[in-house]
Amino acid sequence: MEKQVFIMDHPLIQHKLTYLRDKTTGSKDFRQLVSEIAMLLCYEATRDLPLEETTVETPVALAKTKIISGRKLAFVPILRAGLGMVDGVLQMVPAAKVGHIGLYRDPKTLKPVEYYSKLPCDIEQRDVIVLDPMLATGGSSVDAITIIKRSNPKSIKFMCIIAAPEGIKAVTEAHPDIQLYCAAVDDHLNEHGYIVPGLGDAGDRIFGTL
Ligand SMILES: O=P(O)(O)OC[C@H]1O[C@H](OP(=O)(O)OP(=O)(O)O)[C@H](O)[C@@H]1O
Ligand SMILES: O=c1cc[nH]c(=O)[nH]1
Ligand SMILES: [Mg+2]
Repeated sequence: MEKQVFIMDHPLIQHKLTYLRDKTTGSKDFRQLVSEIAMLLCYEATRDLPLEETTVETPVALAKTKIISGRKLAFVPILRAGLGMVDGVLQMVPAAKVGHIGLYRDPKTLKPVEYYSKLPCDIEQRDVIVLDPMLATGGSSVDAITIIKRSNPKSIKFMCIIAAPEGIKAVTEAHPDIQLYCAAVDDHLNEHGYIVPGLGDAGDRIFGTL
């Protein structure tokens, strides 16, 4: 069976994650760290992009070399916190299109509430990478993936920074065809559905709305 969950424990990611978790890290540095970690996760999540042969003339000779072959990507951040990852991934793949899914988690029921959806019009020709720093109960990501699947993209991957075991179980059970990339799997969820130890509310820390 194809591997479904990829934990990216590269030293650069783990180092940046330590500062991201620190409650004394302010919004400016938090945003920068989210963006940098997203860039590094993107490097791994795009490892299977197909290449084709090409030739370029260097100052010295003709070089047989490779370029990414006609594969089109779309990034879809889950609002709001997923927006923090967009800059970083676009630095890696500047030609990608960007869709948006607006979901917030009801603090009482912990169920996601949809409020916005706008996807690239040619999404059927694209491989989609969904972005959200936090995978807690999994409700938001399961719903976001379900919404995106209705538009028939070529494939979907999900990229997060911190996942709870409960969220990984929910996504892999609801969407066994989706590959999931994350930087860390934490211990558990607390009674308010927050990841422990986690980093708190990612959206609030990115946008300074604590
Ligand atoms: O796995 P779940 O239990 O669904 O929780 C994860 C969701 O919660 C957070 O969003 P939040 O509802 O705080 O919205 P925000 O990004 O606007 O702050 C986070 O960014 C995820 O989207
Ligand atoms: O720990 C959590 C759980 C859900 N959403 C967050 O931003 N943080
Ligand atoms: Mg939030």
